[in-house]
Amino acid sequence: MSTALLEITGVHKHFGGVAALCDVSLSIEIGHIHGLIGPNGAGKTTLFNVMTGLYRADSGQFRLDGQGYRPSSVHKVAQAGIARTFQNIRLFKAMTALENVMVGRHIRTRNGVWAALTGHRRGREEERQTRERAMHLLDYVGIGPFADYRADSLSYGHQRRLEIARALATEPRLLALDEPAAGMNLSEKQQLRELLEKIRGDHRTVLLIEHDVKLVMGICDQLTVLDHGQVIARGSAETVRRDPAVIQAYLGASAHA
Ligand SMILES: Nc1ncnc2c1ncn2[C@@H]1O[C@H](COP(=O)(O)OP(=O)(O)OP(=O)(O)O)[C@@H](O)[C@H]1O
Repeated sequence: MSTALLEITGVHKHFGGVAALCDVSLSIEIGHIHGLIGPNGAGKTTLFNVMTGLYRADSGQFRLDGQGYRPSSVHKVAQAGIARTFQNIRLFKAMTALENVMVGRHIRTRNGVWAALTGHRRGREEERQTRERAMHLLDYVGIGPFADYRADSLSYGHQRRLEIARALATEPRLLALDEPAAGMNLSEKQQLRELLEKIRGDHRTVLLIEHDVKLVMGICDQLTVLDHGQVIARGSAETVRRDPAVIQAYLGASAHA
């Protein structure tokens, strides 16, 4: 029996004359941290955008937990159980950390964000639970003491954690992180690694785009390597690290540095 959470098969995506994705297939096991790596312009973000409904694929099949899904809109994908973060942080800057997470949570509540914001009676109990859960998530990612701080006043590393908390608030089956360590210093990266290990320890599944080879190789259970829109290798860090096509395409520079 397959234990794949996400299965993507034969995805193509062109931008004019550029084949950003060419027959890309990917399978992510439940409970794994799966790394998606490759040099600049390889197609990683395009694949994220296609699987999360931001771009429409030219063709391809998508299955989440054994069920076919059509990534036709960001909202539908979130409801199907995929949450993502972005390469460039996209928080509600003028809202507090807690409010940012609460907004993420409202996708899973009955009355939604408007009932909560307008103070509708039906929404009040739900609002209390949403707040409680959001607070728990801020503690979980390690920024509980900053709950009432405006998002844009947080340090860079804390903003990245806040994005993860907001994504977790949707109770995703798959958490897709686009370069979560970008711009982080060494100690922030170490803390991020510990957080990702905790998330995996709690039986969640993570798809990770990351340029930091040390982080990726150290933490991922499986990797898929893209180059020029095509999958050139897949497997464990050990397998991928030794693959001549990968060394040639991507790791060459650091391997021989
Ligand atoms: N919206 C777009 N319009 C036109 N071309 C695009 C668009 N988005 C991506 N591309 C092209 O598709 C290819 C893949 O880009 P993509 O951003 O997916 O790569 P990437 O692996 O995420 O790169 P990076 O590591 O630099 O973020 C590139 O040639 C890029 O120029």
